[in-house]
Amino acid sequence: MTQDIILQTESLTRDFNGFRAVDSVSLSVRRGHIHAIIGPNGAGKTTFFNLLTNFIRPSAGKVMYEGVNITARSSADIANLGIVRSFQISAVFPHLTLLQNIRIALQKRAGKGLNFWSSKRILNQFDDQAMQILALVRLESLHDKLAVEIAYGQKRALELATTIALDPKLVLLDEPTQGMGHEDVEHIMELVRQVAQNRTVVMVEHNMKVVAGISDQITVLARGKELASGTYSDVSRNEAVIEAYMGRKRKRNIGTAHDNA
Ligand SMILES: Nc1ncnc2c1ncn2[C@@H]1O[C@H](COP(=O)(O)OP(=O)(O)OP(=O)(O)O)[C@@H](O)[C@H]1O
Repeated sequence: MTQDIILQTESLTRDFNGFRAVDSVSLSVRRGHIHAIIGPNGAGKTTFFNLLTNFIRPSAGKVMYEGVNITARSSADIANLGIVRSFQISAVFPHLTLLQNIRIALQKRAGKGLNFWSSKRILNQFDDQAMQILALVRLESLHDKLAVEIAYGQKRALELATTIALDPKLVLLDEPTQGMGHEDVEHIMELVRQVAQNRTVVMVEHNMKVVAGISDQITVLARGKELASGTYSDVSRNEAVIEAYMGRKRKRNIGTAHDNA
């Protein structure tokens, strides 16, 4: 493995009762890249993502992170190695304030664990830094609101802020713009770019505008297999990719600015 590759899968495979949902996928993610996993419905994207963090076990194949085989590691172990998965396993506590949420993530990163009973003095040490992170995601003015009280798009921004506070090396994002209106999509794109500064992001995303706008590298899955990898301009012109998306051969892009693939 070269130094440049932070995450690699080797012939990663997952069967469900004889049905091969992920079929021998060998993928390399370069350090510092935003790497998108796309593909038509049922292509195996979510299953592949779940295999990366051992959320589900592979039937065959390996996941290598920083040259270390993490295939059978526990989720806690994987998190300790610097991989954070946003959204699906949410790090947000709904009945704590935004500030408290970020403070807990900072506390966790500082190695103090999730101790709700820490003294006020200790917790306050993290306040300035937490406010800076909230400002970064434009939630500063809502710092004393409970997470449960804020709007959906704001919650997603809070989740990304929590991820920034944990300062992982590799961030896995599961459909960061899912269910969002146009304005929130723009904001989340900007935030994903921010999250990706000095770190690597792997994301599953359906919105082609987002994929085209922020990905350095794209892997297209179809029927569990890797169909193509490359830049947006590479994969959007790939005949096999067009066929997988359109269901037949047509000279057309895989998506336009407003399409959800
Ligand atoms: N737990 C499971 N048991 C049986 N089959 C499953 C299971 N999970 C996924 N599958 C099947 O594996 C295939 C891939 O599913 P997966 O959810 O990974 O695709 P996807 O690309 O994420 O799809 P979508 O874009 O619709 O979310 C599908 O045919 C699905 O029905």
